[in-house]
Amino acid sequence: MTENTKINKWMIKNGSFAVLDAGKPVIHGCMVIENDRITYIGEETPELESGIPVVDGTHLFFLPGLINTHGHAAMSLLRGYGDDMALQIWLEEKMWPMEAKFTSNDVYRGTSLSVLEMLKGGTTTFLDMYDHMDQVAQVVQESGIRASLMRGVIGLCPEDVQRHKLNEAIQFARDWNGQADGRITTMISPHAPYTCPPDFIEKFVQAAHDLDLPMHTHMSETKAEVEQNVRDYGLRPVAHLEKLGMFSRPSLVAHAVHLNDEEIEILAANHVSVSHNPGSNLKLASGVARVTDLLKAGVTVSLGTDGAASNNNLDMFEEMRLAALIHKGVSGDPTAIPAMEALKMGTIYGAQSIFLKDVGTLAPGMKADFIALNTDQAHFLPHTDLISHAIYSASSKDVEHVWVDGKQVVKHGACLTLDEERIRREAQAAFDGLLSR
Ligand SMILES: N[C@@H](CCSC[C@H]1O[C@@H](n2cnc3c(=O)[nH]cnc32)[C@H](O)[C@@H]1O)C(=O)O
Ligand SMILES: [Zn+2]
Repeated sequence: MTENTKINKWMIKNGSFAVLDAGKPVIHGCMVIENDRITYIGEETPELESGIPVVDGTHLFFLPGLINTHGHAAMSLLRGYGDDMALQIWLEEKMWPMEAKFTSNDVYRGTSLSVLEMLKGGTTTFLDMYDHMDQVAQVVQESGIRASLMRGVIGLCPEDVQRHKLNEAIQFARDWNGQADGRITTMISPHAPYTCPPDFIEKFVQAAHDLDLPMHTHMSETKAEVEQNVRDYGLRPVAHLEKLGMFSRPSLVAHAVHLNDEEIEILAANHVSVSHNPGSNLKLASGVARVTDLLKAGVTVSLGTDGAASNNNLDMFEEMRLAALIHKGVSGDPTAIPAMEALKMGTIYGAQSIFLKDVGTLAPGMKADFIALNTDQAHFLPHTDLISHAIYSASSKDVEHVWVDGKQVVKHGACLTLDEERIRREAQAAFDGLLSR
């Protein structure tokens, strides 16, 4: 075989592309892809060898794939099971009793359902904190999606069980980092300061150092949790985690709703990123995170859906729109989180949050993780500002095509890598099984 036949090279012509440059956020032109990478993007049509396949991008708006930086994919099995409740009651009375019954097969089925929804909705990378993580990794392998995976651990259990869970988390992180052609990366993840005693969190910090991996946790989601932290440990969660050494590792915290000025400074000084989950925070009435203040302080803020049981979908377009709207509403400032900033939160800031350097933008050298919206629809006209339309008018239903790592995984709205009918059927069967056990 010659070099040429080994390279899968193709081009998109006549498309609109979100390059997110401040001067010119959208260009009309061409993109060239070689295997898993973008090699050219620009207004000029490059001279290419003859016979290179060309895809017509007319009426398509190409965006970097969306990056969901916090969630529990298998929880889609509990969608609609426990709505309209406060976090602690929802967890203790609804989620944890059902999750205790989850088998590996349930996690496989729930995760498949979520990955199907995410891919079809334009999410090309997701973070998942759960257990039975080998099943989640399996779904990532099969579906072609990219993921940052971690065995989340709740430490409200006897010491031998704690040790067992920690070992599982370490083993998973070690075995799966870099798998699925590099689409899987891993992190170390105690569930939250209110579910893991301090000395237990320190063991995770040590493991993250040993494995040279980043860390992730839930933090300061509710006011009650912050008060409990002060009562039990004499510190608010940010200072508490800093003291336990967590921020000596590259870290991402989910929610970070209840922060004071000093805590924002500590997060910024330690380069801790925040996964903002507006849909979940609204639904559980946890509060509204200080996103504009965080961004102003230089903190990287990305977006997450959280699990489908507290959202109740995995639509990252909805999260971007919510982020753009809520912070205008609560600040009284209509210039807060403009469309472009919301899109960056859903893409490039997402990549930075989970420590991926080569996804999140459309540029030469980046991984070919991108999506195409069909703009030839009533709610996208006229074509005044496509970035604005992507944030204020679009939904996941507008996603026409999706590519991850250079491979097409969604074509004309249908998933090419997963058996949609089987996944829907097995998800319902899994829930019925959980109810009957
Ligand atoms: N079952 C595991 C822990 C799984 S980590 C994921 C956990 O996060 C929980 N979870 C989901 N959403 C939220 C949230 O918004 N805040 C806190 N916990 C959540 C979820 O119910 C699940 O138990 C163990 O044995 O240690
Ligand atoms: Zn969560």
